[in-house]
Amino acid sequence: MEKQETQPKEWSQKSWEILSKVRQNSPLIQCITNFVSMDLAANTLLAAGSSPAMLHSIDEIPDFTPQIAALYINVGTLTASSFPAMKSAAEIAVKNGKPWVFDPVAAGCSGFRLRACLDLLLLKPTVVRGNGSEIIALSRASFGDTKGADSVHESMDALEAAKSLALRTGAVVAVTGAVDIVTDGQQVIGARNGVQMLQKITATGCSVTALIAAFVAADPSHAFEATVAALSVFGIAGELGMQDAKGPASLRVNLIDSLYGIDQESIIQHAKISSLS
Ligand SMILES: Nc1ncnc2c1ncn2[C@@H]1O[C@H](COP(=O)(O)OP(=O)(O)OP(=O)(O)O)[C@@H](O)[C@H]1O
Ligand SMILES: Cc1ncsc1CCO
Ligand SMILES: [Mg+2]
Repeated sequence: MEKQETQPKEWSQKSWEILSKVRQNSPLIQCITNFVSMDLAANTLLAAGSSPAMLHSIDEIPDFTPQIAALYINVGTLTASSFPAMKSAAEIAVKNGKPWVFDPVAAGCSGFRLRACLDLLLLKPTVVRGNGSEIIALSRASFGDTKGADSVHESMDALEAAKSLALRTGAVVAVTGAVDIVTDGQQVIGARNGVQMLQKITATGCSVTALIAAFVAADPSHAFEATVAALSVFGIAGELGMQDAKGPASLRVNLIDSLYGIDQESIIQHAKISSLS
């Protein structure tokens, strides 16, 4: 039987329902993330109603990872010594049936980083979220065409790369930018929420990936829908936060406040989610 597509109006309702589940269940999210994003990612998860734990020692992963609702791995400040803990956590998450979400920061910067990301992809992430350059680097398994943690590509430039990465890995793949794209290799959904100023705050990408982990934890059998919902809700929080922001620093504060206070009416009114298939 053909999979029934969620219609545009239903997407906003679904987004609200998944956020409500996050608020009700407060899923525990283990984050192994970079030093830059620790604060914003943890505060994003708390504002949305989930419970972050930035535990990254390989020594406590065997005890702790089986207790979590979802795992978030981000390679932003990757080193040879931090990599084994990421692999171990992903392996234990998979073994325990926990979803895990991957942010391949700056995947195309170096051979070392690219190989590490390709290794992690073999451990079957539930969702991969990157900017355009990161998803293109992973899909082509090549490095060089990027600018550190920032993208030199529009998200739409990475559409075919995202589809083929999704088909190759079995993950839901999300690419952020002016249009946030989500694909499983067949279906493609675009979420047009957010403001350009979000790019002027470091780690907003890392934080929206953390939020995806919380949404997937709240609705693990609908990882695709949860990914779309997290991207749209974060983008709407950015739009609301921008209304009285003076620049990136006040937007950063307002973003967290807006995410904390967002209600059903704001989501239904502002969500811009549609099929790009
Ligand atoms: N041109 C844009 N218009 C509106 N929103 C945008 C635009 N570019 C990015 N965003 C939003 O900014 C957030 C971060 O996305 P971005 O693609 O900048 O991530 P990133 O490059 O991985 O960031 P970082 O590595 O600093 O965490 C997302 O919510 C995305 O939707
Ligand atoms: C700026 C930066 N450098 C490594 S990780 C990071 C945070 C945004 O990805
Ligand atoms: Mg990033």
